[in-house]
Amino acid sequence: MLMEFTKMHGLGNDFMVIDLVTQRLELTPELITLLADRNLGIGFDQLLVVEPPMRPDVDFRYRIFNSDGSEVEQCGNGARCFARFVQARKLSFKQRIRVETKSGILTLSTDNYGWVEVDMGKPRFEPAEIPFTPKAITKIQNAYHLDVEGTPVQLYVANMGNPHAVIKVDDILTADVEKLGKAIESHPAFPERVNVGFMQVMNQRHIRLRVYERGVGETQACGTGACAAVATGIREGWLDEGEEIRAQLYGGSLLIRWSPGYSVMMTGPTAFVYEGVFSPDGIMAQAGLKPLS
Ligand SMILES: N[C@H](CCC[C@H](N)C(=O)O)C(=O)O
Repeated sequence: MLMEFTKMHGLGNDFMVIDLVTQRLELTPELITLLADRNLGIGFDQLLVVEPPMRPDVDFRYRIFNSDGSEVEQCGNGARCFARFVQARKLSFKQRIRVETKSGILTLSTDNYGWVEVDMGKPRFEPAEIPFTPKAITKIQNAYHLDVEGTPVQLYVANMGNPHAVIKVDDILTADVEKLGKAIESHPAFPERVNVGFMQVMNQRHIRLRVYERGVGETQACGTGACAAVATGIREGWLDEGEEIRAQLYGGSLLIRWSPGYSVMMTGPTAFVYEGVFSPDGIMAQAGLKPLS
């Protein structure tokens, strides 16, 4: 059995996209991690799965899996690619698409130039909403002060459907993203692990950002990470509320807008790379695993 898929990316955050509206596939953690392998499989940061709606008020169900096989609540760059994918496969002819994710409903609006605007919902900042258990961690105003493997760290927390820690740095190029990102991602204060953003505020309407993503490691770009960083910057008075903020990542820039009490709006590009087919049983067999069925 061969399955069709499409390779896409949002600012270099790369995805394998599979249509399970017109195809059938049992997705197991073993198969997902093999597909994610950049030598044994296709290779991706996240797998995006398009499924039929489970409720009458949405167009699709949108499932997201990190390259480590973990299913997650939200993926901002993936949401933009999701919209362009369902249009390209003629699964939808709408310009505004409503999708259900593990963490709620997203509205995706496409223009005629390949850019997509996503209503990412309202950010949440309370520890229980992250989830974050800051016992014995010093909190000064909205910042949490903790020691990470001998490095004092001041971090902010936000939930954009998925959990984020945001650290303000003087220069993203000298930030120890690998060491601190890895240690904080699996820090016991984050029971569901966490994405870790390193934000440099250039001015009131421009940040530079690197993100060590939960379940992946550092990626070229992170949509929910950009939203979490901008919302944190506005909440702390470093960025202008209600204005279009440029979030510059390695892979390029996203435009983020937020006012407290409202949804975070994210706009950015998408890219198709190639289309292909794969054999689930063949990939499992090459790894010495039994076929799916
Ligand atoms: N690694 C994230 C999911 C993907 C987020 C990112 N690729 C984006 O564009 O938002 C998590 O475990 O919550």
